[in-house]
Amino acid sequence: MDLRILKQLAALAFLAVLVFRILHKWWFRVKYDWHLVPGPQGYPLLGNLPQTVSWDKPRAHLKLTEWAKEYGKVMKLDVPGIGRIMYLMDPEYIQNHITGYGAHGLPKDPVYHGFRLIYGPHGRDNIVTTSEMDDRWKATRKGASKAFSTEALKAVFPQVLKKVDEVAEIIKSSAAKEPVDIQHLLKRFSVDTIGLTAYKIDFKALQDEQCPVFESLMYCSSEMLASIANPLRGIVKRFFPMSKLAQECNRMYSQLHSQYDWVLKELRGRGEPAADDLSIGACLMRLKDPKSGAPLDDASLGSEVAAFIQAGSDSTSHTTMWILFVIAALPEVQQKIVAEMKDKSMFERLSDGSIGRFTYSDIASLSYLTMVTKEAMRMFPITPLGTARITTRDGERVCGYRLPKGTMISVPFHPLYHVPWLFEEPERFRPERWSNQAPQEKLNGDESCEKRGGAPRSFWSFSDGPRDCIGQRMALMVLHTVVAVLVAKFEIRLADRMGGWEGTTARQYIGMSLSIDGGMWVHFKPRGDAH
Ligand code: HEM
Repeated sequence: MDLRILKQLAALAFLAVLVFRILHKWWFRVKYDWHLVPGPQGYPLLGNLPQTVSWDKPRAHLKLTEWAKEYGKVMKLDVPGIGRIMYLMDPEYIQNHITGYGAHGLPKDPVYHGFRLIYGPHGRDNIVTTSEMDDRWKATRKGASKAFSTEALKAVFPQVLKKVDEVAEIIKSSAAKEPVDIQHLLKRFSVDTIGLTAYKIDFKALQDEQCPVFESLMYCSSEMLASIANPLRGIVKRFFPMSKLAQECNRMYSQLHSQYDWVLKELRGRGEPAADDLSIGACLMRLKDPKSGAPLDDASLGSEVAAFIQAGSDSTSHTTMWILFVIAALPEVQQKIVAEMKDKSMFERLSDGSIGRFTYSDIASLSYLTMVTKEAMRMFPITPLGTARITTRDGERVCGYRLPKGTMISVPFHPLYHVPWLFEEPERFRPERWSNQAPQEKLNGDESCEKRGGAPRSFWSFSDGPRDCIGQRMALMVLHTVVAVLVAKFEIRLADRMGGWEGTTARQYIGMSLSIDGGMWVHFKPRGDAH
């Protein structure tokens, strides 16, 4: 074909695309209110990706918080690879329409499906990833919730104590004047603890540097999050299978899946669980498919088993790390915890190393520690980007705006906790701001709408509504036990190399949970004044 005609055809095609885009933009503006939602200006084609993306250590939560302070309670971003995202910083709206009570919540965004591979090779949904609150989710949620009753928690409490004591021994045996990286240590602790409490399996991650469950879980979790935050990673893995990144990913995912297979075989090998066994493993083994009434097949059960290991480990370890950071950095907070424990004669009982001489109820009675926990979880929410839902109807109104079907509605915890219209002096650590609740209610993490007299929620770290964290009572029990035991046995001080409060917080980034680049280094000095 003649070059002139080719040029004319190309110009015509370009013009057609241009006209189509202009018409589409006009139609979109008429049909929806997306252009009215405030938010930072993005780039042509790339949207807000260049402002939020990073290859290695994502810190998008800090940028979001900055923007939230500028744009207010509702804000939008356009991120190619994820789509249109509306961020809500309005507690009342979130409670009533998004995470919702009863049947009012929106379904989870399919972004969670990106997690499926971490739960097994078959890509089966589980309690964490499923979008809808369907019969299958309801049956799992109901069956598994027995594992978090007070009776069940009391039953696993000695196992938790055993592991905490192991941590204390490791700290004691480390070189006297050297600081300890508690980020590393607590990650290992929490993998062991979830193995023991949920499945009665000691993964021995605390003892074994090369523990295969630990190694692969940590790698795959951070890789999965990094790939969601940066869609370029997914492109590299898909189109360059021989790249170092793709090959390492394949190796680690198959290691992780074979470890889950092993856990499942262990559980199956034990046969029918005893009627009084309320462990997570036993509760999952009793689950039936609501459609067929048959027990779950290996792929489905394996995915649920993996979901509890993944959901229950990194979250607990990083929350504990941030609480210990606060205690190590702020001596007056540490002194108050010591005073509270002494007041309840717990300090003496714990510090002499005798496991078994304090109880679940002792832990539940620590009001000041609970306030410290909540304040640390507010300032350093381990899932800083919060939770994500999706609109299901075209033109669905959210906060008054008509939105296209499939818009992600995000409830971002870091901005929610740091905006001045919700928290006075949000950058100051003030545990007393949580002092208006009864201790037991605080330990349970139970702030149900009814108990708050209909007032909007102010503590979101375990999310809200029917899809809130099923494991929150266990998490609080575990992390309070670690903190209580370590405070009783050691004086805790932040290592100089961390650069104090500012130096440390400047190194936060989003791993699977909110992490610290380079580790969290802390000095532990055995207490001489214990008795
Ligand atoms: C301090 C520790 C923990 C924190 C901060 C935490 C936080 C959360 C949050 C925010 C959600 C909602 C996720 C979303 O909607 O995107 C969630 C869900 C969940 N968590 Fe936790 N979690 C913790 C510990 C645990 C533990 C120890 C377990 C189990 C042993 C657990 C099991 C789960 C499960 C299964 C879900 C999904 C529930 C559903 O969708 O029905 N979590 N958690």
